[in-house]
Amino acid sequence: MTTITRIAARGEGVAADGRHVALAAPGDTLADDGTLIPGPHHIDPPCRHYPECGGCQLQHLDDESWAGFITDRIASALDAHGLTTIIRAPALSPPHTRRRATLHVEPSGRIGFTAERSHQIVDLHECHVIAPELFALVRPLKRLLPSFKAKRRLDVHLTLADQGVDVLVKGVAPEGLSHHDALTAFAQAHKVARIAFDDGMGPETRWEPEPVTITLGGVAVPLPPAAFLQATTEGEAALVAAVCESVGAAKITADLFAGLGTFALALPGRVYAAEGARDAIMALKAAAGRAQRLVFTEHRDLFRRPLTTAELNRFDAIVIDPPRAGARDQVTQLAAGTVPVIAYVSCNPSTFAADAQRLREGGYALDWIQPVGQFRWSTHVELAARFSRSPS
Ligand SMILES: C[S@@+](CC[C@H](N)C(=O)[O-])C[C@H]1O[C@@H](n2cnc3c(N)ncnc32)[C@H](O)[C@@H]1O
Repeated sequence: MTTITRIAARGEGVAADGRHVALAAPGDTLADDGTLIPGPHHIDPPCRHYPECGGCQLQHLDDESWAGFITDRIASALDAHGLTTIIRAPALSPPHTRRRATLHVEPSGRIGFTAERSHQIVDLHECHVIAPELFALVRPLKRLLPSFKAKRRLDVHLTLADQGVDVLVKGVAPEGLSHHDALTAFAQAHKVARIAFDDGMGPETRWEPEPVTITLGGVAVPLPPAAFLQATTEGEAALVAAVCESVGAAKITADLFAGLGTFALALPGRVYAAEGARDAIMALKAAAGRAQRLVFTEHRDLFRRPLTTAELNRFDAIVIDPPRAGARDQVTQLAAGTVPVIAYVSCNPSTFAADAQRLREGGYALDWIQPVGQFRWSTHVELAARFSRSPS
């Protein structure tokens, strides 16, 4: 008999004797005959598609264990680089709040996420993570999309914008009057904010009765189809609060990997925002200009052309929110500089920890980490961290 003590990075339970056990929660007991006896943190998964659907890996955990998993994941990534810090209580997004999702649709009409560790699609009859507005389109899309006679699987990106749901279908383009009529009827009946198709040549909008926006920091920003957005408004609020707390009263801040301006539009003082996606940075520029915010934008590839140490040293604070790969070259420039405060937002504890080590070697202290669980019941972990250095 052995007890499950923690959850591994991919979601299996780990027993005290080191065995990995699928679908086990901390506190469960593994009997000698292999039977798993549920403990106090093991709950009945709310969704009928669990564990087949690949959207969730941890629905059998209560929130206390899920939060423990998030904290452990960050602590062990730091430990691999010899780092420790204060890890605050994770900010967990509630069920039914995910505002963007990518579903797959087969020519047969089967629609959903791919199954865990397979390419099969689980036909979605319920979902406890995505916002109800997104789920409401699943059955209608199942009826509409097969009528376009695509020969292969389609990807459908759904985003909850200010005006309603923004839909981008990749892999087909409707042709002719009957497709057009079906599309218009679908969009009107379900009050869709926009529907665009991308058959390999970039998104082409077919329905957008009024310009689609997403409000960030009180500013309505034009939303390019399938642009990056934090996954839930609760997750966004937790990250924005941690970033604003980190930078304090900075008079001039650089927001690197700025996207549509989630942080740039929430920060005090003047902001320089750099981003590699042209449509996103143009949207931020237009919105900030209209709202008369002091945000100066630059379209810049920060992997090829990171800000140099001399450029960085002009700022009171830096916000950096790179993709999963981290930002090795940009962080190397930062580590050699004198900026007093860095707010680092990450969606990958492993690359974050490697970058944190570079900053520590450059003389920065890692003050604290705010974990954020905005991909409920998944093994995906996000965080915001504060680094500071004393004036030399
Ligand atoms: C995790 S998102 C963060 C966006 C934004 N900070 C937010 O919270 O909405 C990472 C951003 O990095 C951008 N990005 C990816 N590679 C880049 C590169 N090489 N140079 C500059 N930006 C890049 C992406 O387009 C995306 O907007």
